[in-house]
Amino acid sequence: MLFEIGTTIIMGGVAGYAYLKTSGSPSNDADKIQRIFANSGWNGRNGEMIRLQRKSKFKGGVEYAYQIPLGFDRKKIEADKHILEDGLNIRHKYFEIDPSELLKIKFDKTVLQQIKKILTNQKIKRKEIELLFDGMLRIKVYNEKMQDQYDWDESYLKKGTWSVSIGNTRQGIVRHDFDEYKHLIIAGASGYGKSALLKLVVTSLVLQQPDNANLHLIDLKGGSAFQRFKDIKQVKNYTREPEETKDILKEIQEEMNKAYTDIVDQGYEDVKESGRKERHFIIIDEAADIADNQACMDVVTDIARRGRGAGYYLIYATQYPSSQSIPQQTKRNIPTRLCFVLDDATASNTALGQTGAEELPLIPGRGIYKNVKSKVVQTPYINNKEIQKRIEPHIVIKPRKEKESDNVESRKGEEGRSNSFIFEET
Ligand SMILES: Nc1ncnc2c1ncn2[C@@H]1O[C@H](COP(=O)(O)OP(=O)(O)OP(=O)(O)O)[C@@H](O)[C@H]1O
Repeated sequence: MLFEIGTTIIMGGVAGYAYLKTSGSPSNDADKIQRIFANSGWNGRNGEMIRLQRKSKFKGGVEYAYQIPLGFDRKKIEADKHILEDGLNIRHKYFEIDPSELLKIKFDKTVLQQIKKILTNQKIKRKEIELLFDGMLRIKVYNEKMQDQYDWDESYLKKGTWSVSIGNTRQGIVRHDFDEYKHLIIAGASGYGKSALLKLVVTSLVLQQPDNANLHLIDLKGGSAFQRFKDIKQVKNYTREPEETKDILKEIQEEMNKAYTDIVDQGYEDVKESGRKERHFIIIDEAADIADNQACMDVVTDIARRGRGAGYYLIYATQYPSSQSIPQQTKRNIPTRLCFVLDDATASNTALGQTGAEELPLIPGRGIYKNVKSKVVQTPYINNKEIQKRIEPHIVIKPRKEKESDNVESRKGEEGRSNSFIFEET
């Protein structure tokens, strides 16, 4: 009896799995899409509906290509993409059962417990979609969700360039080429990958351009993210003090002005044309902490405006995107953004210039990279141990500016700031 029950369940499971594997979906997604569009009022000016022109399979999913009616507002579906995605997943949580698990079942008195365990351990699959407009509306329906983590390895590097891998998509790797797109704004709620991404960018720049990268690290979150980089030779400034930030930014601004004047005086348009190899990166983690300091924000705005020509690039990260933490003029000069999940559509609009970041799944490293177009990416993840290993050869014992307050006793009688050697464990 027990044997018969077990065999029937197993065979049913295997048959179901085989069906899902071959059909890809137990229901008709094209019909569902059409109904979701009708119910959501996504139609043309005179009420015309989208018309399916082509359906084509690709590895991992199906693409539906639609003709779009006149007056169709694509921004509306882009903003409400989640409605389409949720609609395709209604009554449609189907399961991934590994047939080899079923074949491992032992037919003893624990058979039901074993089956229950397999069912509880299985992963629920959820379909994901991507929208593309190229005269037609293309809806790509993926049968499986995107990978939650991509571990960094050397293949992400592009040595000798300023092009840094910042995200994986289903189509491949997305790079931010600092020489082409210059500055970058990063926003996202706490715990979803801003600092991890900044560490990835710093490590990549050091490994790709060890002799030309000049890094100015301003870590206003208490120093946890950039601390490990402070003694590498590429780091020209490191601080975690808001008060010190103003002096550092002023110094950078003066250098930037001088570099730009030299470039222009030599008859070049910008740093790239001048053939200069050096680039400077001003990387601020938690920019909101200097948002009420007008002197700091003036320099930030100036770097965003004029740094591109001189090779001074700003990477500006904040957990609280608002008109105060990202001033309008800074935003205008930094069209490229990377945004992790945010609390609401207002924050998404401020950070990204569009909604969508509030709808991202709660997965660390999942973000929207917006350059000319927006793409959902999963940022590569490099852990601290790997970073340490990679930057170790670049650690040097270097003179570093100290603040008055650092060691009052030992510096009695000295005037102002001084240089001293700091010996740190490497
Ligand atoms: N790309 C990623 N892939 C996988 N896991 C990640 C990724 N990025 C971050 N994480 C995980 O999320 C944790 C939090 O990330 P991170 O410290 O970068 O968040 P944050 O946005 O800087 O948060 P906070 O503003 O609170 O410091 C990391 O310790 C790591 O475990």
